[in-house]
Amino acid sequence: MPAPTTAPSASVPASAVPQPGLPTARTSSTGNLPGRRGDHAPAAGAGQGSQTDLAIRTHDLTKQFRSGQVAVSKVNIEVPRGAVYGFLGPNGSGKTTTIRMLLGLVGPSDGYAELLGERMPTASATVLPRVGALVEGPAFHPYLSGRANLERLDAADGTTRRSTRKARIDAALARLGLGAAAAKPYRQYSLGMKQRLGLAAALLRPRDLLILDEPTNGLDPQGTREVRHLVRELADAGTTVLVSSHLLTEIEQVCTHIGIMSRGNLVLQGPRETVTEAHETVVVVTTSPDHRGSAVEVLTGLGLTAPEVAGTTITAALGDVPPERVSVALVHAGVDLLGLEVHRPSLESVFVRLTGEGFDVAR
Ligand SMILES: Nc1ncnc2c1ncn2[C@@H]1O[C@H](COP(=O)(O)OP(=O)(O)OP(=O)(O)O)[C@@H](O)[C@H]1O
Repeated sequence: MPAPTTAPSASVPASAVPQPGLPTARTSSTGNLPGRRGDHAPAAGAGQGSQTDLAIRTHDLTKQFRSGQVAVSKVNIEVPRGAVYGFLGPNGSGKTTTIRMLLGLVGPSDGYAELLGERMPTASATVLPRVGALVEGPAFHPYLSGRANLERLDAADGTTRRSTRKARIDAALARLGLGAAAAKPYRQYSLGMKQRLGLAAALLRPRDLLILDEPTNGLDPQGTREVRHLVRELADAGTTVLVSSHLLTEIEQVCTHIGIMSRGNLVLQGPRETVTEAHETVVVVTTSPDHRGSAVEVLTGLGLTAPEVAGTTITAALGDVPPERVSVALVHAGVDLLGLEVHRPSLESVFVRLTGEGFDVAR
């Protein structure tokens, strides 16, 4: 079950990822939630610490379990401050294990991580209160209501004011649509309700960084939309968010940055708009069977490499050649041009190409 927790972190450089580096990060902003700043003492350590532009940075982070399985292999994550980082990958690709290492819930076999510019676990005491997290693991008392669970957690947080506790908890419950279910015992919660309570707990106090592992797990489409909305709202208020999912379509729209895991490796990372740029745009030419040979000759003559013929279609990487030049050359050579399409790489197609797996887009 999802459990609220606060997290630790670790530090250092860049990515072994074969992709363009991350852009200069926005220096932002502490993560106080709108309308809630006055309810709390300032987040411990806010505005202090390292000047790094990265809210999360790992260096060769590796986890090998006792079974011998390497679940995470030399992963170098870079999450700029202010980003919404979609941490994507199929089931079993190592997302949760990475997140658990980020939060100090499990120790790395090798490498390390920094959260908010601080090496962990050394800086846990100052960093953890600034980090909200939703990860798997036991957390809530099954026989207590959702509200009582939040009260316990809030009371355990030494930095919050008792006098504003009720208002804080009411706001968190309302924000996650749990007002009506607040009095119900946790053990009677559906998976989606448990997920919402985990999010409410993570948002009980202002955060500079939120780490959410599969926050839409168990939610219906409306709940999923609400989580997206919430992530966007938090990011607008300056909170850096790392959100994991095996469902690309669920979070793609809210992400400013993307990291894709495959079999324990971070195979792609970068800003959302440019992350697919390094992958080739292809042209798909449809012609009559008699003209396939001459069409291939024209494409090769233009410098398009290794055109692939399948039936009456020919697919080739465009490279720097403008598509108009392709169509003009084909027509000029007398090729029957029945169709010409340019396929720019979608994130999903890049994912499939890199991992050999498809996203599970159905619930
Ligand atoms: N405690 C453990 N002991 C041994 N192997 C583990 C342990 N925890 C995870 N693994 C293995 O490590 C690999 C990565 O698992 P992980 O949970 O990190 O993947 P994930 O990307 O989060 O998947 P999902 O989307 O299904 O949660 C899997 O093969 C998993 O079986």
